[in-house]
Amino acid sequence: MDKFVIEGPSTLSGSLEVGGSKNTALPLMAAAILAEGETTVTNVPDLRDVHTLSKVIRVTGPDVTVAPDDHTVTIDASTVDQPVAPYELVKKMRASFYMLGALIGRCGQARVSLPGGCAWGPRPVDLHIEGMKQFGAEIELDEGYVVAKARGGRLEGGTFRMEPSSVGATVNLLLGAVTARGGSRIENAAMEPDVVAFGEALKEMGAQIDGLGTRTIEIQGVDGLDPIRVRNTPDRIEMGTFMILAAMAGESGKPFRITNGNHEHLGQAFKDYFRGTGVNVEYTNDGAIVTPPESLTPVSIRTETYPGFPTDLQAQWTVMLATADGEATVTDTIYDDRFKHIPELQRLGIDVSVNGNAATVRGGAKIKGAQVMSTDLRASVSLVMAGIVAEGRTDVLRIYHLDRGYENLAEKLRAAGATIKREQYDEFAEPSIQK
Ligand SMILES: CC(=O)N[C@H]1[C@@H](OP(=O)(O)OP(=O)(O)OC[C@H]2O[C@@H](n3ccc(=O)[nH]c3=O)[C@H](O)[C@@H]2O)O[C@H](CO)[C@@H](O)[C@@H]1O
Ligand SMILES: C=C(OP(=O)(O)O)C(=O)O
Repeated sequence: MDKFVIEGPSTLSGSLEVGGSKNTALPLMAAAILAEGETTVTNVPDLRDVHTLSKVIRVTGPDVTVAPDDHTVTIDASTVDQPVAPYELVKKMRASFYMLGALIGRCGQARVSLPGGCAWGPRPVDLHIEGMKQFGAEIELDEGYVVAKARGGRLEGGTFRMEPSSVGATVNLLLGAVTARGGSRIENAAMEPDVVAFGEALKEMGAQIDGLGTRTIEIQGVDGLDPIRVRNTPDRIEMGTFMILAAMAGESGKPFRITNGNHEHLGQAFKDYFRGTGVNVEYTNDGAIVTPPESLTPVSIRTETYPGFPTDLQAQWTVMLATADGEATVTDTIYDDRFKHIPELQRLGIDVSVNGNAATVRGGAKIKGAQVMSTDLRASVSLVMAGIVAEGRTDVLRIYHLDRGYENLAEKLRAAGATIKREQYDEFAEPSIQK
């Protein structure tokens, strides 16, 4: 297994470059299944999730070529003859459940494993299934698999209101509805930029969709979609992560550049909260210039659906609060218990406690290096960020979680001045007793 070894504290300078969005690339790859022929997605990050979804798609028949150096994925979906997504692959990544919509949309049927347990709390898929039923699918569960069949070989369409609003269910229902016989309506749909970019790509493929970026999306089904070449959007969560890191580990008064991003996808709430910390931010055509103040003002946040503060940035914000002067609270309204990183942050000396769906951080405690364990993707990056400002050595174990969402993180951070390296280790080695 791999770990990161970080020697801190480091002051970062220069710039960090944002890669392509994971959460847009995955639905774009699933969309390729709907079109007979070759679809190419560019600006795709070289991430574990991209490779996992490639494998899932290959199982169903298409040829998938991943060119990591070119950041390009090409999917030739001339043949899709195995509408099955097996447990062994789906269990690795929740987004492979997008195969449900993609396979029903293309083949009129699908057998897709339920995604199973997750790194933090329950993440149900009931809305995906209910919505698909409303659009005309007959669904039963069989040995951990969702078995779906469109009556008459093609979905009919219909109306579905989701509560709460769900990114994944919106994507899945769009994938199913674009080739339905009739019209569909998704109410309380997700407005996240990832969903909008994906929906725009479907339109380029010939889908008829209205209302992207609003709470009501209307779809008029078409007979089939055409393959396209499409450029993936920049990763807004990686951009937010780097902005937070620059604010807490950059040199006060010195501008730090974030490049290749799109600040319009950050959402207004993040921008407002971020400015509230006293950081000077200038948004540019391809990112942002962040100038940290002498000391950060602690700002409490609440996660919400877009354009609210993203839940995928709350762990990183928590670490930044540990470097601020004073107390503030991080409340997650999307997930009740996305706090697996908190005990690990406590191991580093951070003064933080959890009460229900809120974590309160009392900034200013001494942060000291230790061994800590990655538990999920954003939890992992928050530990790396804490390691950069901690005194001494921090080992962040099990970084395979991190590889799901951050490409070349150690290389990028080293270039910005962090002392971080990737090392292999043996999880089952005898403990070394330190005297
Ligand atoms: C691959 C991808 O894009 N992942 C993102 C996506 O996950 P994902 O699509 O899984 O998240 P959802 O938007 O579906 O989840 C939002 C809320 O809806 C609930 N829910 C969801 C589906 C369902 O069938 N029933 C139900 O109750 C969830 O438990 C959660 O409380 O959006 C999340 C919320 O912004 C992000 O944290 C993830 O990074
Ligand atoms: C939670 C995330 O991804 P997923 O929904 O794929 O687990 C994430 O990107 O932070």
